[in-house]
Amino acid sequence: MARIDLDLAHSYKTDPQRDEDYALLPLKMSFRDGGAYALLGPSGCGKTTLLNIISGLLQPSHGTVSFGDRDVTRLSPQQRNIAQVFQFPVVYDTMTVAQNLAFPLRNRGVAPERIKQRVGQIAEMLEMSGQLDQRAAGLAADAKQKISLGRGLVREDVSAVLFDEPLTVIDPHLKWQLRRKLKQIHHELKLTLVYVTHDQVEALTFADEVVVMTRGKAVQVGSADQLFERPEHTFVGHFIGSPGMNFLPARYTEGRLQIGALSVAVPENRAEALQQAQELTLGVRPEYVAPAAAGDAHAVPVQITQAQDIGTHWLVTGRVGDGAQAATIKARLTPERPAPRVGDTVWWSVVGAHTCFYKNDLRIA
Ligand SMILES: Nc1ncnc2c1ncn2[C@@H]1O[C@H](COP(=O)(O)OP(=O)(O)OP(=O)(O)O)[C@@H](O)[C@H]1O
Repeated sequence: MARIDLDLAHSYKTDPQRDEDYALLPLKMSFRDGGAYALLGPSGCGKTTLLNIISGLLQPSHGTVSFGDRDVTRLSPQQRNIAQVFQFPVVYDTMTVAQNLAFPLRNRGVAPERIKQRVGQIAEMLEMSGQLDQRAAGLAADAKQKISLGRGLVREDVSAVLFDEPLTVIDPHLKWQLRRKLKQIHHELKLTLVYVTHDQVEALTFADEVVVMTRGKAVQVGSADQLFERPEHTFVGHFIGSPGMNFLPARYTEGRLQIGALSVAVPENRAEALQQAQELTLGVRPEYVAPAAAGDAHAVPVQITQAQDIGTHWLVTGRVGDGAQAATIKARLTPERPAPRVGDTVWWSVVGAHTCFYKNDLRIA
């Protein structure tokens, strides 16, 4: 295994001119030896391109890929010693489950005793011990995909195991189990894992660190907690969370924020960073919008436009400000008496310890 360092850009065009010509804009990133990473972002943001560049299926048009202190940019997946698991099962139907799992080891000339031991270990982790002697041909799609996962994980000597949306064919209940299982397997096997997904729940349950991507850019690499609490880019605030972060255009003047015609106070410890910015965007997660007393210095009046009871809490949508300056804001509120009513005007605090401030999409405070 090795630390993976990327310093590259990629365009599928022969003569890229503009940013839009790049599937990956210049990026510099490292994957720790033994870490579990997810590449997360919407369709077309460049996740698969990045994964294929790490594996060696694709060579970057610019820059380098290094494993430890070795430049592997021009090496194939075999030469890089990479294991891969794809969206759809890759298994030999005529072989048994055990033979399928053993295949990558037998190919490398591993001793039969060790193969038996390792296949047994992987099968147990994937809860397939009872199916070892069954032929793969008779198995359902999700059992076959479990074999693919097992084949990806069976070798101990790989530089990394790469997964490209591996749970697509798995039914929702088993998907939930397998996500947890993969995390547990990672702790036991200590392999470097890189996992592509567009599903934030999948990424956040599986990975120690998530690389959030949009339009060919990795905008933040962080733990679930960092991405939730301190999104470094407005895209992260918007993409992570359900619903995502609220954003309100604001202007900073003399210790106060003007949000449309409204004015709220800013704590002194945040003011210094905002002074330079003037025009900025306030970001606050629906979880941190809190009911406040009318006239509270950190709150704004909100007219409620929708209130959904979702069991453990209310998801309430409201409007801040009027006319062209009106903005939508959402809050997750714990069950209250009386219940929020559409049309009512309430005061919600939007400035607190969890509030973030952005200039040109980047966090400044
Ligand atoms: N072989 C190719 N030739 C030309 N353009 C490509 C090729 N593969 C991908 N692209 C383009 O590169 C960009 C990134 O694609 P990529 O498949 O890496 O994104 P992704 O995030 O993995 O998306 P998805 O989740 O839909 O697979 C997209 O604009 C896509 O159209």
